Amino acid sequence: MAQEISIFDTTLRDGTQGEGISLSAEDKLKIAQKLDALGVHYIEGGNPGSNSKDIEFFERAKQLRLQAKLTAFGSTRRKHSVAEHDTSLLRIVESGVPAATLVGKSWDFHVHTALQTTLEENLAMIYDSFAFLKRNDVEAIFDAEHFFDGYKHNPEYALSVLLKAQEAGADWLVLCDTNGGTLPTEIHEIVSRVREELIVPLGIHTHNDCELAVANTLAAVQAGARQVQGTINGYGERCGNANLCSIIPNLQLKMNYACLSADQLQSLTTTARYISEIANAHMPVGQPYVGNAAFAHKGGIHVSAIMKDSKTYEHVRPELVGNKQRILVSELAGQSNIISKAQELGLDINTNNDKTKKIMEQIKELEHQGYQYEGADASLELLLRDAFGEHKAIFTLESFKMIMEKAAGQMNAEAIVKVNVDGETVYTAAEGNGPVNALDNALRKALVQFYPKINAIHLTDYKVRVIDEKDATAAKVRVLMESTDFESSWSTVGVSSNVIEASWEALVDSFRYALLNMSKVETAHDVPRVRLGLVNH
Ligand SMILES: CC(=O)SCCNC(=O)CCNC(=O)[C@H](O)C(C)(C)COP(=O)(O)OP(=O)(O)OC[C@H]1O[C@@H](n2cnc3c(N)ncnc32)[C@H](O)[C@@H]1OP(=O)(O)O
Ligand SMILES: CC(=O)C(=O)O
Repeated sequence: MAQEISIFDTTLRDGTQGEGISLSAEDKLKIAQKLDALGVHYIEGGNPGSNSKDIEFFERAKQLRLQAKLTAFGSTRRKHSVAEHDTSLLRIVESGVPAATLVGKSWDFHVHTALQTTLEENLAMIYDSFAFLKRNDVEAIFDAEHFFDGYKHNPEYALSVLLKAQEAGADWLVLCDTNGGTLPTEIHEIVSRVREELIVPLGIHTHNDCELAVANTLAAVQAGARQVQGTINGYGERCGNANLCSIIPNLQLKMNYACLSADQLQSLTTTARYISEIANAHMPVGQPYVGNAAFAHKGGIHVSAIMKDSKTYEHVRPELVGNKQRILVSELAGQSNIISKAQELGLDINTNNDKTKKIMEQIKELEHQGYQYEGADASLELLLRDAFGEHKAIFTLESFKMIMEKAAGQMNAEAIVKVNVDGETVYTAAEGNGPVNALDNALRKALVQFYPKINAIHLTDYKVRVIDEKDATAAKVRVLMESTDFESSWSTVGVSSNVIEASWEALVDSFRYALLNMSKVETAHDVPRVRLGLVNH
């Protein structure tokens, strides 16, 4: 029977102490529900003694009926006061939560310097505060701040702090590596020693200042800690907290501890991505387990082996954490990358045939010119479909013209586009707040009469990258565009020494890709040979 580990999520409290992370009460409610579905055991919702947003969150969270224990955070009572009158403690009890975490000092240096009080008064603050929580029937978790630094400088005092919380009735004693400077070997040794002296179960809370938060958490669990505190995607103060998205699969898949059910573990990737969206914090593609590139294979040698057995380059099956394998096609590709991608698209391909080699050479040549297909899946698909004769000539460009004007202090752009749709020439013109927007509007206007659904498509990201900086303003640029129709999103690429032409290429690929799955609507039977789109001014 696997040993159970209690997962304590503090994304909504310590996570929001990370730079750039700010969540409304509404955001917090959404995230709490997602964490609950993931199956974490505790959700630390915030600090009701700190701000009214967190008070509102705890009030509204009462309607959520969470399976997880909702936990409020605060600190031990202020020095020389009484717990019954301490605002932070009163707010916690008023919030109606079943569990609370109190941070308290365990490093003598902090007692003297930050609290500016005596070691005895700090022990009294801890005792009074935990006794108060227990009198109010609240499960009480002690976050022993700076425990490892404290233990290294004054082990007797650091231990006496834990014993005091235990004496007052604390249910968990959580050892914190608050400054994130401790090494895994030290964590293991200190947790092992301290565990011998206590009855109450231990937890671990680490920060990532030495990029060791995950390793330190695992070391603490191996030494006997039974609660793990951390955040989704590692958000948190300074360099962040321990990342639960790495800790949970490491504990469960590699160390045989029980954290979540197998089904819940499969929702880890969507949970991580959902929370990054709400927090408006970009997720690194290479984030272990849940990142977009965590199981992406690019090198030809890797892909060739992966196709024989994915264990050759994957440490676990991506499906176990809800992620998936991806094959990237780039200048580093061998035939295996192309074959695998073509098979994924349902294209008929045979190993080692001349066509595969030709496509590979074509891609390498295009990448040499500055195109980049690993970040432009839709352009790559069009390229492969064209090469396999699955070309769908939906429209062709005859010409486009751009007019840029600065008048009355304002920049205006107008695009005139001439395209051919199934033998019909269509002219349109449209304005935009910039040249790309004007081109987008004009092309869309030319196509919408044949493909009305095209209006649902919009651009979500647009990036320009200079390819050969040494040529300064004459340099080639690569434009990467991301588009969506609300159900899916796709990326396209264009390259030119003219930024408008590069944008046009990426824009055309985006529309061509969207139109692959749209059927053409026949308009009036007396369609003229040349249509004039409406011109907006
Ligand atoms: C390791 C951690 O992550 S702990 C959590 C840190 N998170 C936060 O601080 C976010 C929420 N904090 C807040 O909203 C505010 O800091 C509050 C409401 C808690 C306090 O605000 P203020 O009363 O204005 O105090 P301020 O933030 O300036 O200073 C902190 C005070 O708490 C005291 N304090 C710090 N830790 C503790 C503790 N464990 N127990 C009791 N008092 C403490 C400090 O000594 C200081 O008191 P002082 O003003 O008498 O010197
Ligand atoms: C409690 C806490 O967040 C810390 O010590 O880092």
